[in-house]
Amino acid sequence: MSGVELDGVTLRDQDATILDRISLRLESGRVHGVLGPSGAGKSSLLSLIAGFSPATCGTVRVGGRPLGVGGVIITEQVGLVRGHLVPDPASRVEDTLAFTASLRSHWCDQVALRLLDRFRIPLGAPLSRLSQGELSAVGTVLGLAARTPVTLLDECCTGMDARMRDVFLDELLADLMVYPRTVVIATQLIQEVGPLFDDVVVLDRGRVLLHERVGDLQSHGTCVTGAVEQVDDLVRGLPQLDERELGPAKSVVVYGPLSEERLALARELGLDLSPIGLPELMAHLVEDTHGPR
Ligand SMILES: Nc1ncnc2c1ncn2[C@@H]1O[C@H](COP(=O)(O)OP(=O)(O)OP(=O)(O)O)[C@@H](O)[C@H]1O
Repeated sequence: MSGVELDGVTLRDQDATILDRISLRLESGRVHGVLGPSGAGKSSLLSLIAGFSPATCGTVRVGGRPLGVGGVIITEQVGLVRGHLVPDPASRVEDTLAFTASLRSHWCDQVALRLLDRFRIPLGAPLSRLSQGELSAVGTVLGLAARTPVTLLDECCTGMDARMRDVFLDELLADLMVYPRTVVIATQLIQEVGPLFDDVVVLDRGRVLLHERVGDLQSHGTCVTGAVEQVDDLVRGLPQLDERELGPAKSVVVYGPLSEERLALARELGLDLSPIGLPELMAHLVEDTHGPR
């Protein structure tokens, strides 16, 4: 299995710095979520790992080997699927499958056919007649059936309805059990796709804002609710992600583990503490493009 390592990677295009000194270790065999506001650099990061955009400086390694000449053979090792698959009007679903299969040495026909069946997309359908959700579904079929050791999925659920997204999540998890690999998913659909993630990378303006295991992140978000003054006393000095006031009551979402002293103070003040769900925590982090206040 292959992990991905980026060391001091910068990507520039003329005057624009798209990715700025990124260092990341994406461990093998895990599902990594890449989040961030529009323009944060998510697609650029995935293109870079897929070898489509060479780094201006820094190194990218897959399975310990550098991308490019004398290094990783990209078509064998890394596959990138984008939600905005551009249909070739002349081709049908089966042609696209056959073409991708010819490039990918780990291709599995059974996976492709089962997924198409669950998505209710006929093999003979011309790509030009598919809806956006169906095109995205075909993209995920190609991405999962290719079984590349590093699978990159960029907004792969664009336009899919809830049933299609469930099929995708279900099939990805099932296939990872029998054929583990490193999966990197860039998405804005945190609520829908978030449950898949083992690790989360949050990007903002081409930089890594946060990179954590989901289990660690979950212990970081607490919603403190109670009387306004008492909530203010408890959260003073803590990074705050969200704040709501309703008459005499207030709720504040704080970021970071609460110390024993704060927990004791919360009990003393009769405040209610509840962990916030991962999608909610990630949504707060992503909304706040400067990270926790
Ligand atoms: N070739 C390029 N030349 C100049 N700027 C670019 C180029 N490609 C991307 N950018 C800029 O880099 C930034 C990151 O773009 P990118 O598409 O990676 O963001 P993203 O996080 O995937 O956004 P979204 O969620 O909207 O898809 C954007 O501001 C974009 O305009």
